Amino acid sequence: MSKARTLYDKIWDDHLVDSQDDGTCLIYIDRHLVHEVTSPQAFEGLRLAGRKVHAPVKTLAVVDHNVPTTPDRVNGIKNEESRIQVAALAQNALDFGVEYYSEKDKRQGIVHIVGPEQGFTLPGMTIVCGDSHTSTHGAFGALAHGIGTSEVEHVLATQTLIQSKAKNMLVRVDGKAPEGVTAKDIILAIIGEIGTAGGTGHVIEFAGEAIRDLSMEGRMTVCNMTIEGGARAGLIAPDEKTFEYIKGRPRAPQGEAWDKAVEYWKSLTTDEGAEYDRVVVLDAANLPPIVSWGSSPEDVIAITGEVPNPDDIKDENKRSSKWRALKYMGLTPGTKMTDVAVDRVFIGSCTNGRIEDLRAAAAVAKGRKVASTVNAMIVPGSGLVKEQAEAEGLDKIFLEAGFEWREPGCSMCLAMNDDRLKPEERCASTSNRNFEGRQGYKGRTHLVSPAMAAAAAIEGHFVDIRDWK
Ligand SMILES: CC(C)[C@H](C(=O)O)[C@@H](O)C(=O)O
Ligand code: SF4
Repeated sequence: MSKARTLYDKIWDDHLVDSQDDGTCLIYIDRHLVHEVTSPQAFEGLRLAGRKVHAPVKTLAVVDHNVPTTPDRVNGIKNEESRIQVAALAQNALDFGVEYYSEKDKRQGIVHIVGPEQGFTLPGMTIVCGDSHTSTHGAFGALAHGIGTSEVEHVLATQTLIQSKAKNMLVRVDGKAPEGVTAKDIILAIIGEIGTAGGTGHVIEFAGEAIRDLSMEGRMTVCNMTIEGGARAGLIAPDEKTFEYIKGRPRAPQGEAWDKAVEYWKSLTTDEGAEYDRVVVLDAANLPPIVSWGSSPEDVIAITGEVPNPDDIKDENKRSSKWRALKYMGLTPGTKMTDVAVDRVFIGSCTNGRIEDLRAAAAVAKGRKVASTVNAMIVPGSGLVKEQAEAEGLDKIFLEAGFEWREPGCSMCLAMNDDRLKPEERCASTSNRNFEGRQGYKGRTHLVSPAMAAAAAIEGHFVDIRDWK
């Protein structure tokens, strides 16, 4: 009998083109997503070498990081740097015959929201993008990870990638998550547990009842932040929910091809008895809603908790780095998280900019008003998410409550466009990174779920969503 294999082993084996004695391997890449930030030099490299894109139909380009999120963007992008970068992608896509969604196309949005939405992301595939949050696509049981610009050029030219095999790690979240505890809280808790280097050298497979219970949107939230736990990629075995999500999407297989695909996808599970190099188990029933307090995604605490005291940390380097984080964040040990006031609220990003996230935020915002001290914005992850939300009347709920309702893009997830924090502004954000300067120079980011962010907007400070009436 052949050796029991993990889901990762299976996808790896199915894509292995060549392997050398030193562990260097060549793998086939099924799908390549491209955005404006990490692709210009890659296309330029092809141009200089007189090469073509090897498989244009397996490549999809979309603008997201630099685009403004105000409606006037259709009249041209004012910021020069952004305008140049967006124009370069449009030109490269045209020159190399790659499908491209511009800011005027309603299919445009954050690359990791667009791929699944179009059925471009499918189970069992290898998917890459010059972007660390490519791990999002692992929610479909696809081996998906970020690559650097020189690798983008390599994949464009050859549809292959040089890789070494990672180790297998299992993160199992048993039991049922309590009311008010979302996919975002689950992944923040996992990162809090394993640390930002916890997954280094591994591909993490997420399993257990609490993961199975998640919608595809929730699973994407979990896999999206796998990279913040240091892992190369995150994976969730596909199931009926996955097939249901994919069925009928523009790029999904149809007819007989669909049946064949589903049959194959059903084989994408870890075999009984397969071994993982590392196993971490969490109990969902014990998880609270979570909020980050520092400048690393591992700096997390229960909403019922207090700002921790770094003096309690034994390791000297870690202690001083956490003191620095607190200073940056303008927080004092012992402060209750529910006493921390916010100036801004950002609901969006490839972590939490999908329809389900907006529904969760709208459920909290309905019939209420954003606090007078808070400036809050909702940025749908794609034009299609925006359209769906508007069809459901969510935009009206948000606008009536005093939230801004924007056009799709990365927006205030990172300070690469006009949406950014001012120095020392404090933000409840549904994004994935709270690094220094991430949302703007000296800006202070607290990572939370969409419902927690919406509730903070209304109360003007963090609140425990479980107490929300
Ligand atoms: C700009 C891009 C390369 C970057 C990434 O790789 O993730 C960005 O998307 C981010 O979230 O920091
Ligand atoms: S939304 Fe944020 S995390 Fe996602 S791709 Fe854009 S910048 Fe990166």
